[in-house]
This record gives sequence, C-alpha cells and structure tokens, in this order.
Amino acid sequence: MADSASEQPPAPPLPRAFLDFLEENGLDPSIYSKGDTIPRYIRLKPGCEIWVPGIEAELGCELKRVDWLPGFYAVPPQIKIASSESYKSGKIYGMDAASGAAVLALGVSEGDHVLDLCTAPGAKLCMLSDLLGSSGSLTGVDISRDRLAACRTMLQKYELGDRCRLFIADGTLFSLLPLRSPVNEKSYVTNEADVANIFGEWTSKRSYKDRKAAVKLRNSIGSQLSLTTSEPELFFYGKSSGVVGLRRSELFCAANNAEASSFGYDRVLVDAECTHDGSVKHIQKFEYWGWKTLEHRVLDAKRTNSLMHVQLQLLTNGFGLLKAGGTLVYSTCSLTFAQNEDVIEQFLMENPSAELQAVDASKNWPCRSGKIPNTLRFDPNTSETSGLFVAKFTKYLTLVHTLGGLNVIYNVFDPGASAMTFLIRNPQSMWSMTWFLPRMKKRQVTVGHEVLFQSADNQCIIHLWIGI
Ligand SMILES: C[S@@+](CC[C@H](N)C(=O)[O-])C[C@H]1O[C@@H](n2cnc3c(N)ncnc32)[C@H](O)[C@@H]1O
Repeated sequence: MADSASEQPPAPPLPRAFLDFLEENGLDPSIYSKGDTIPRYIRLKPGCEIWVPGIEAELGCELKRVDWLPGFYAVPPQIKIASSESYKSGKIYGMDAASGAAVLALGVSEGDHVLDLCTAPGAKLCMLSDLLGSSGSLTGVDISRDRLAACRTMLQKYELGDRCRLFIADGTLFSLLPLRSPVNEKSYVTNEADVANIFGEWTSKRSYKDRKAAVKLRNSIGSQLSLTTSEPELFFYGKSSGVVGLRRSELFCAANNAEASSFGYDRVLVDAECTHDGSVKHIQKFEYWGWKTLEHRVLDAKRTNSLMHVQLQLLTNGFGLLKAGGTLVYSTCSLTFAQNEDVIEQFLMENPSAELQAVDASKNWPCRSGKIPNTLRFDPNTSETSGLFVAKFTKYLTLVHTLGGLNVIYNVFDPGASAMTFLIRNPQSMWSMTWFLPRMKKRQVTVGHEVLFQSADNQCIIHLWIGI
C-alpha cells in the first residue's frame, strides 16, 4: 500500500532566492509543502456546542476537538465553510488554531479593557469579544477603511459589537484610552450646542456634517496607508461601549504615557502587519502570481526594513497605552527573525519597563521556542497550523535613575499592592528584591545613591542604598 506522503502531488520547486531566505531564518523548506495537508480550523461560538452534530452533518465531516485550545475544532483542509448555513448563521468562525493561541496568551478576563491595534479583518477581535462576555470594553484600530468595514460586518453578524468601538487610525499614533478614566469621564451637559455635539446611538446613516468632516479628513490624508495624522475616525461603536452620551471633545481626548500607566488598557494585542511568509497558503499563491512578485513583497530588504520600523512603532505605541501590570501580546504571521526577535530585542532595549513573560498555557501547546526564551513559534511541521510568532510582555511602573554612569531602573510593580518587587539592572547583573510594605502610596526618588520610599501614613520609610 502506498504511504500517504507518496499520494501527495509533488510540491513545485521553490525559487533559489526564497530557499536562501528560509535558510537565513532557520526555516525548513518542507513547511511549504504542507499547505494541502494541515487541517482547517473552526472556532465554535460559545454556547453552540449542542449544534456540533448538525454542523458535522452539514459540512460532511467530523469536527475533531483541538485538545490544547478550548472551543477549536479541526476539519479536513478541503472543507469549505463560507457557504455553509452554520457559518452564515454565526455558529462557527473560520480561524487558525495558532491565531487562537495568540489571543489566549493575552489572558483576557471578564471586565478587562482590551485594545486590538491591528484589528482587521477581525478574527481575533471576535474571539476577544467572546472572552470578555458582557463586561469590560474592546477597542479595535486599523489603518484600512475597507478591512475595517469587513471587521464591522463580522461584529454585527456574530452580534458582538455591543461593547466594542472601532477606529480608523494609524496604530503607531493612536492615543485614546479606554472609556473608564477620569481623563474622559462624562460631564454634565447643560446647553443645546452641547447636546448636538453628543454621540447618540450608532447608526450607519451618519449626519451630513459628520460625512463632510470624514471626507475632508480623508482628502487631507490622501492614501490610507500613508495616514500621518493622529486624529482617529470613529467607525463603529456599540450601545454599551461607553461612547453613547459622550461629547466629541471627551472621546477624542488623547492621553500621555503617564496617564496610560494608571488608566490605560488591561490587555493590548499587536497583531502586526508583516510579510505573511508564515502562511503557507499565502506563499502558495505566488505560484500563480509569479515568484518575481514574491521577491518584491517578501524578500525585498527595503520592504522588510520599513515593515520592521512600523512593527516596532506599533509595539511601542501599544505598550505606551498599556496599564502598569497589564499584558501585551505581539504576534506576526511572519517566521523571519527580522520581524520578530529583532523587533523585540530593539523594543526591550528602548523600553526598560517592559518584561518578556512566559506564556504559561503554552506548556501544552504544540509549538517551539523562538530564538529568544519565552517567545513562541507555531509552524505547519511543529503545530499543524499556519506559521505564527507570539511574544507576551508585562509593564512595570518605572523610575529611571542614573548612578555613576550606570543606568539603574527601579521597576515598581503594582504600586497599590502590599508586595513590591524592585529590579535593579545594570549591564553586568540584575538583582531582584521583594519587600512587603504597609499601604505604600508615595514614592520619592532622591538624586544620588539613595532612594526613599514612604508610605501614606508615614509609618514606613525605606531607604534603599545602592552600593555599586
Ligand atoms: C495581520 S493583519 C491583522 C489581522 C487581524 N488581527 C485578525 O485577526 O483578523 C494586519 C493589519 O494591520 C493593519 N495595519 C497596517 N499598518 C497599520 C498601522 N500603521 N496602524 C494600524 N493598522 C495597521 C492592516 O490594515 C491589517 O489589517
């Protein structure tokens, strides 16, 4: 009997330039012959488990539960779901398991305020919304109007838009906080001019004034991909998103990093724009588009450099909007070092309050470690999924202090808690100390070799002497 490998049609040869590119990135070319064998994944809308037998009957295949990822099922790769009634009626989503893992890595809990900085077309946004349930808030940002329109359609189809707001904006500049902070607390409206300037319930039919303003903004921007203004355009908002009843000036109130540390998002997803080389199906399309196009879109060093620049800016800005103690996940569907580990290394160098964290759930995931410990790589060979890179960060509240030419950083985690960890970093070493402090409220940093921490009731004063 012929084995299953010999039944597959031989994969077309990959061009030399692409093979060199794979070698440079430590990638096995065999992953690009897997496109027709890796399963297609389906995510079930929570509460639709009872429909599994009906969905199986309609799709004509078994839904195999993905043991390591709740709510996900594998079906044979040739199964088409878009025309099925189960899909049209919003019982199932088409979503790769690796993408589901990136969302799960974020550790969303009910009540969280979540930012998805590159949100369209919205598969991850929908999963985030399902995880949030009926509390917290969700803010999706994308630079592409067309893609965001598809995203809005998804939210409406799956009835997930209630706590969500969508903005057309450049994620490298977006600076609006979730609607819970004193900075944009709703104020009492007194006169008629104010009433006219208040967001009512969302409708697709916008006022003439609104449409005119949007056209003016679009014309001033030129092309969407060269959006240079920090002014976001509100594209959609749900009834419970916090927008209804707010004045325009209150919604578009930008925040600085210090405000974001206290009032920012609990969770930020930066699923950055990339060369998509981890998607085997995407690379296979170049057989038809021509390998020359691949050289331009994927292998071109100039394009990679400009993408890396955007990726670093997206990550940096997303991190700036994160609350201290919050979690950020950076992911790309590229498997190159340049768009993943190199971006992260640069980011960590420039952001001392960022710490790379292990994804605890990943112990049971079929993925491997990236070049930097705690980062994860999914690929068709290891995971039977599309390729994806995932890194998780947390944010400390940081006081930077220079001592004798050494940059010493005091990372104060969760200033409201009774336990604090101080990490003192210098190029040679790192110490970590934990104190348990009664109601620590006020911090003072003196210049020199002494740091003074003082509690609100003056009962506890700690002098930290640095002896380097
Ligand atoms: C990998 S896709 C995101 C996929 C999405 N997270 C999902 O799960 O469906 C990257 C997205 O980033 C958007 N994008 C590119 N540059 C951007 C920028 N500067 N700011 C915001 N979005 C950007 C693209 O329009 C694209 O929709």
